[in-house]
Amino acid sequence: MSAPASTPRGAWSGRELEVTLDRLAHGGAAVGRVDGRVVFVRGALPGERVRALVVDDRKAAFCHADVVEIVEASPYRIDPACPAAAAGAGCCDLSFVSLPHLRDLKTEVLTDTLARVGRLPDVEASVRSLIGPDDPGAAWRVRARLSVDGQGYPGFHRHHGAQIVAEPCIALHPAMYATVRDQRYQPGSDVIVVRDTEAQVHVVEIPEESAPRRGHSRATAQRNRARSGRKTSHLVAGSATATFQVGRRRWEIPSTGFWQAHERAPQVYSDTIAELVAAHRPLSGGSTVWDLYGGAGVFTAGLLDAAAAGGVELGQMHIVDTDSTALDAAQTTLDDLRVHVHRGSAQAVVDGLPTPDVVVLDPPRSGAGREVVEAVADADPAIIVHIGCDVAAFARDLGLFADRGYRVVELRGFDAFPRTHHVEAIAALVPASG
Ligand SMILES: C[S@@+](CC[C@H](N)C(=O)[O-])C[C@H]1O[C@@H](n2cnc3c(N)ncnc32)[C@H](O)[C@@H]1O
Repeated sequence: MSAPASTPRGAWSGRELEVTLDRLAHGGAAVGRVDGRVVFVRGALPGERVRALVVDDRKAAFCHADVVEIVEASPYRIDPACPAAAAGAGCCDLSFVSLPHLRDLKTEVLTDTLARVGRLPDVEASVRSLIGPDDPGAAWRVRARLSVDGQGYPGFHRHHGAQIVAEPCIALHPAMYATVRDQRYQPGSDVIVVRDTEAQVHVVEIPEESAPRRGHSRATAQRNRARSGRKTSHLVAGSATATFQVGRRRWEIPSTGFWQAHERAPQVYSDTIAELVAAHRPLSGGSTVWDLYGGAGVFTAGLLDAAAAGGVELGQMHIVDTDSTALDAAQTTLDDLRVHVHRGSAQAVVDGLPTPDVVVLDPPRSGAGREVVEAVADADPAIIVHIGCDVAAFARDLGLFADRGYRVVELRGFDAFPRTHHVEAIAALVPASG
């Protein structure tokens, strides 16, 4: 198909293009060009030639398309490993790629995004498994939020669609499905399923909220709520709290509360943070630590225990989070007079904290943003450890830190969401002048 680069928006909608893909983009689509125009193709891999249907053509410079036929397949293409994704669910969007190759592609995406978004072309990064060479890329998820279809079965949403796919997702442990499938749920509700360190499965049903879900009108949402007669979340199986162990410590977390999705993530991230600090600005007696977006304080515990193991007595540790239930769990588990918890947004709280030596930040997907980055840099810590689960927001934050005089000394990427396009990354930054 041929069209000039000045093709009006929408002109390619519904058309089939034949395109060769040359790289993976942040977000999981492969990128190619047709007549000078960028095409993002979902379901394709770099090196492949495919026929693809244009599904979104609202921008002048690029359009989005879905694969309809593989003309020349990549040697790294495999049969989709995830039954739900094979049936169209948006869960494991890259389950048709061999796991080691997908990690290489994620390394390229991370490096490229650091250069383009963060203006950090010289930072080296590689994405590694959280488990090791035998990582099966299966049953890694300890926590998932499913949606309930019209027949009362839970599943994942079709990619960009309202329809729910009830096939099992490879990321969930079979015991999670066995428990969650034991019940029928109210159509339109969501179901949270958690498998904790003691292999207990907890299931909580959350009725459709006043804001209707994708594909439902406000009237449908109201009808579903009225039919169920339930307006608040309720426990379906297990208990209201889940038990998680990291190192020698245990946490009691509300079954609907935040916990890292990958079973190995809390331990690996906690160890990584302690290792990065030890390698680049070792802790000394009396050091003050900020753990921003700290949740239940897993990273504070890791630093506290690593310091104690090295015979170092830390000073004050400040955990900041908006979630009071997570902070309650932090206080119960840490039970140490040097640990202070602060409920509120990082933006609002940091100005009132004592000067830090170490700052750890683990913001949600949207990243920390300029205001928090500037407040942290102004506090002049010897080392900052920044954790991000969205490479674009993460790269933007690192770029903002660079503008304020901090340079990345080490960066590690983790395949914390195997068979998806998602990546987790942890960077250590120190003052450029030092
Ligand atoms: C990615 S989680 C990290 C939690 C914790 N570090 C862990 O690993 O368990 C992000 C955390 O940020 C909290 N949060 C979201 N927005 C926030 C804000 N503006 N200020 C402080 N905390 C916030 C959430 O409640 C959540 O606990």
